[in-house]
Amino acid sequence: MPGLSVENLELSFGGIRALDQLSFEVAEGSLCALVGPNGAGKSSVFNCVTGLYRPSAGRVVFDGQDLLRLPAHAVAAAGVARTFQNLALFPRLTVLENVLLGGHLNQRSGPLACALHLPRHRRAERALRAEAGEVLELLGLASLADHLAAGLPYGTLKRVELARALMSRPRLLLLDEPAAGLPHGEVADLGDLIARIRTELGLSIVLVEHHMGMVMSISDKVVVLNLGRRICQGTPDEVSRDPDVIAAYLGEAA
Ligand SMILES: Nc1ncnc2c1ncn2[C@@H]1O[C@H](COP(=O)(O)OP(=O)(O)OP(=O)(O)O)[C@@H](O)[C@H]1O
Repeated sequence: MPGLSVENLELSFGGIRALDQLSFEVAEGSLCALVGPNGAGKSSVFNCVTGLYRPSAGRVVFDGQDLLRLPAHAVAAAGVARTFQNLALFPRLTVLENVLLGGHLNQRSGPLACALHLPRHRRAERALRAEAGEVLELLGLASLADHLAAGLPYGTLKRVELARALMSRPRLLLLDEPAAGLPHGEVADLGDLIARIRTELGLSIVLVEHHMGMVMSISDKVVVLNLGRRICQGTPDEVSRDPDVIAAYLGEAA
């Protein structure tokens, strides 16, 4: 059974067909890359999966559940987390505080327990902080826990955002151009980190990324989109040998 099954998605904006009968599957515990030129529909897929966009047709099945039937907040509770193309961190909060925001403290102990600082809430807060400590450790950020996000190098902030996404204990992680804006020398390290997280946490990952070197080195499967349609899919090896893909989309990295 696939971890994620995107089935015949249709999405239009006025006359623009952002997604056109789009289908693909992501095996549980695997890393699938979505690639294609600007405007191909990659972010639209993420926005449909997370409930920000409502496609006019199709299904997005995760763990046997159609995510399109859930409100956006319930998608996160179903085990799906994402990062955004542009950093969405709070610069005046510390690394730890930013990461804690990805947890669900209030959900675990209830708003009343939170407001009254009941023991149940304090226990939940301790557990959450312990969890944040583990995530920071995993991402090599433990020594920066009390550092303000403001002023940290861009590559570090990308890892903080990843850490925050992991705090919701997702089983499916959607990464939207995690390497965008990174200095060239840091791209391979980020790729290694993503691959390690996938293995250590047993996550399914969908990666949208223009850095084809990273895509080809860490993906189990690559789905190539153009104009909202799937034009090719396969292992990195298969996709990189597809003449149309080489000519049109992979260019310099092939
Ligand atoms: N909110 C929106 N309103 C209008 N058109 C949109 C909206 N979101 C996406 N589109 C259009 O849908 C198409 C697919 O866009 P999308 O952002 O999904 O592509 P993409 O592959 O993620 O591109 P990029 O690599 O540039 O991020 C484009 O033609 C885009 O202009």
